[in-house]
Amino acid sequence: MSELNIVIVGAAGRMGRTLIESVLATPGARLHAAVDRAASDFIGQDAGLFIGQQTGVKISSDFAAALSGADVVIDFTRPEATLGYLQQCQQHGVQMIIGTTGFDDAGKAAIKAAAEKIGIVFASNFSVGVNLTFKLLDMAARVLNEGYDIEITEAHHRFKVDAPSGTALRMGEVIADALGRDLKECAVYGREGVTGERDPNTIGFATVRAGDVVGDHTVLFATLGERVEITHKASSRATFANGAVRAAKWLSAKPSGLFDMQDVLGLR
Ligand SMILES: NC(=O)C1=CN([C@@H]2O[C@H](COP(=O)(O)OP(=O)(O)OC[C@H]3O[C@@H](n4cnc5c(N)ncnc54)[C@H](OP(=O)(O)O)[C@@H]3O)[C@@H](O)[C@H]2O)C=CC1
Ligand SMILES: O=C(O)C1=N[C@H](C(=O)O)C[C@H](O)C1
Repeated sequence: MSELNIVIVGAAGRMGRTLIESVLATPGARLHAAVDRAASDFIGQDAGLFIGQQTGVKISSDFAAALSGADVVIDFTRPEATLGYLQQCQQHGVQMIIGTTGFDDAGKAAIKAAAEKIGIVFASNFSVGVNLTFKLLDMAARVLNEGYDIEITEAHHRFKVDAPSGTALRMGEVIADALGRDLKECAVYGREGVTGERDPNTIGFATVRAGDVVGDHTVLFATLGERVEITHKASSRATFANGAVRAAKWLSAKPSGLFDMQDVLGLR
């Protein structure tokens, strides 16, 4: 069977480096190209630089060239970058794995539209544990559906640029869906000053940014007399990267369509 030709964009980023390592370690996967923006200090360097390996693939800013002969692009960058790459992938019929977070509604709509032509797995979190946690949250929300205050707390490294995390927002959506609520109407993002008593219908979010925290999420369901906490802690970015490469292999069998990690893991 032929190998899956994978392009990593944002190749010199935290996730880009980890994805390159994961592709190199995955049987059936081949690092076809590594792309970053033209201004990157790493253009022209071997893509294995960060892990002390020679891959023979140089980091380039020529995305169009990278698409030639490619099967799938794995993108963990920024929304504006992803939407540019998306357009070109659509034109060239190359599939995408999108891990970037922080999209607005228009960005999400563009991804959905592109998936009519190409296969896309778009997920706020590619770890198996977080995707199991989504299922646990659905179950918890359905059982603790009255009288429980729901608060979502997330912590990430000091370099993260979007808040709350995509994962925290997805957790909020899963819970809101289970309760028949609309997250846009019931989310409260941080509190300050004289806020008054808690509105029982809200879902609260709190964000911590500190040091090198890879990614912690806790959902608290609290009532008078007890509380339930569901927590996931990532200790290595490899958990996201390995999930994304797994998704790329899974997607190769699909002609087009929009999927997430629940589909890849058979958790629907
Ligand atoms: N879904 C999931 O499982 C996970 C998602 N993420 C998400 O992935 C994204 C990347 O995270 P992380 O690797 O930590 O971020 P980094 O900042 O370390 O890496 C981002 C990469 O994208 C490049 N980039 C940024 N802006 C542009 C642009 N406009 N055009 C082209 N390239 C650009 C950066 O280049 P430069 O350095 O030159 O700016 C860098 O190489 C975030 O949205 C994060 O939330 C992260 C982990 C897991
Ligand atoms: O930026 C990160 O690092 C992460 N981002 C994702 C998110 O916003 O949910 C996933 C993970 O928690 C790491």
